[in-house]
Amino acid sequence: MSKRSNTSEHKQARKRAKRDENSAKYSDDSDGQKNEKKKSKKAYRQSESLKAVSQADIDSFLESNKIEVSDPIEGEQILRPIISFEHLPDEGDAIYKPLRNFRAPTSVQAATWPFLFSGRDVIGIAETGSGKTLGFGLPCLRKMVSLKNKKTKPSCPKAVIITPTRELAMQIHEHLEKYASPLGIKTTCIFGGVKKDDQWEALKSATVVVATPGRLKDLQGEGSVNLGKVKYLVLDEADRMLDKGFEQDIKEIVGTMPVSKRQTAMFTATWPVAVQNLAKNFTQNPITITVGGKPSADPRANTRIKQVVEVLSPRDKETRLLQILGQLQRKSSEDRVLVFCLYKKEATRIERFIQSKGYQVAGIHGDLSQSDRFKSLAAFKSGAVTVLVATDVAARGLDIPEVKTVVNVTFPLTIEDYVHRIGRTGRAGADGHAITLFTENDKTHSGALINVLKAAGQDVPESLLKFGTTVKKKQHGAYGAFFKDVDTAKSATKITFDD
Ligand SMILES: Nc1ncnc2c1ncn2[C@@H]1O[C@H](COP(=O)(O)OP(=O)(O)OP(=O)(O)O)[C@@H](O)[C@H]1O
Repeated sequence: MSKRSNTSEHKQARKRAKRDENSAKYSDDSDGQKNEKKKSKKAYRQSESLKAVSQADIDSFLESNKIEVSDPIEGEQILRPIISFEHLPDEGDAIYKPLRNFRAPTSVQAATWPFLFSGRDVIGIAETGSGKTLGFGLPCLRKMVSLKNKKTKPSCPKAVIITPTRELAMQIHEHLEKYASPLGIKTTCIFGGVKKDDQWEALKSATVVVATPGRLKDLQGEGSVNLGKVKYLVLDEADRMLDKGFEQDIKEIVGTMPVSKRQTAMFTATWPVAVQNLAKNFTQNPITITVGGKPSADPRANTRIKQVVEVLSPRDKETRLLQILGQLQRKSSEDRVLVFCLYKKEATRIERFIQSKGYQVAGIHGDLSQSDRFKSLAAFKSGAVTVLVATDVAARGLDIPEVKTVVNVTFPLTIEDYVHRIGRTGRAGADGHAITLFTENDKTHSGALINVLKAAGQDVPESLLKFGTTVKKKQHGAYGAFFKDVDTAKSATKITFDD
């Protein structure tokens, strides 16, 4: 438990807890002001309409969405999920306007918003494509609104969202800007691989910064940004951010942010045991909210994705890939197909191969310039090309609703990456389809893959079972080999990440 659990605030919380011992766990008269953390001026008050919801309806929502809330502070009341947009605090607020495009909050939004609104640190774990961006994004902007009378000093942002890849940083920025700009809140996006000039300029007036770690650390080191005023920190794709390749950068970046006044949110679809303890170093008494059941050693795939695993010989992969693309193209020429490779050189080779067969194809991997990476993504999103060949740089977070099928040409290094890769389809309640070409070279992953398939109610082919069901212990730092500059046959040593 963190330091703050020994404070008088915590003692008071425990007293309150004793007093409330006999009251319902999911109280209908609790509000965020009772919570231990009173950081936001615009504290969370549960709306009257939410109070009016029957306990049976609340229980049924939590149960049917398999929402689990765990609070390290004993006895704290669990805030009711915001099941409908009508339950939002200060419902008429301009900040909520863009939500009108949606019918209701997703389950992760419903469960995490009350705690984030009330200033608590939150770890949110929910399947891919379940709306986690707004899960952390809306409370971020609401907090920025509450701090609006405190002017943002030049180059001193009040909120920072850190994310592993440049494309994802850009996507989150574009998403949040729709909500932020009508409110006059300036957001900017910071990532490596491009010149700094525009970033220096934008930082001067930005209240919210979405960034990849390397460039943020770089700008911080040269004094172009001061993180001493940050009140809201997000580690998106939190397990990746705490993994070895990024952990040191994150430590250095977060080390300069104030602890006592900072609220921290970590969101992800996969939460391996190896990083769970590390999260404690960056949070204070975080509430852990999982949607879809308690986090286990095995990551959970989105159950709306039909997962097909084909076991074949390595030399048959390309022929099979062509067959798959042909079948998909005949079905619908509009649907997008995302093809994953493990290594940059492999991605280049597969892209050229597909192109030589007459397909409109683009690529995303670390050997391409940033402007080429953005061009490929834009062409894929617009439909100018319908096939995108990528390394795991595109595995996390990217939200392209037209992606109907993911094909894994080579299995990723971790089972978490597999879950994220296939999660590029089946987003926001849609169905998806993932085909994995599995060869003898991937046999160390068979046990973990079988568990993921079983947990999602998918067929497990006999040919996969024959490789065995043992699950290898995960090593901290297993991610990231997709940036390695090697061919698939050799093992490499140097791992570098997006900056
Ligand atoms: N309340 C909602 N109702 C319907 N759709 C929503 C809602 N909130 C967000 N979405 C949409 O759902 C899609 C997926 O959201 P988002 O990218 O935030 O998912 P995610 O959980 O972060 O996924 P990943 O784990 O892959 O990063 C987006 O297109 C987003 O606009």
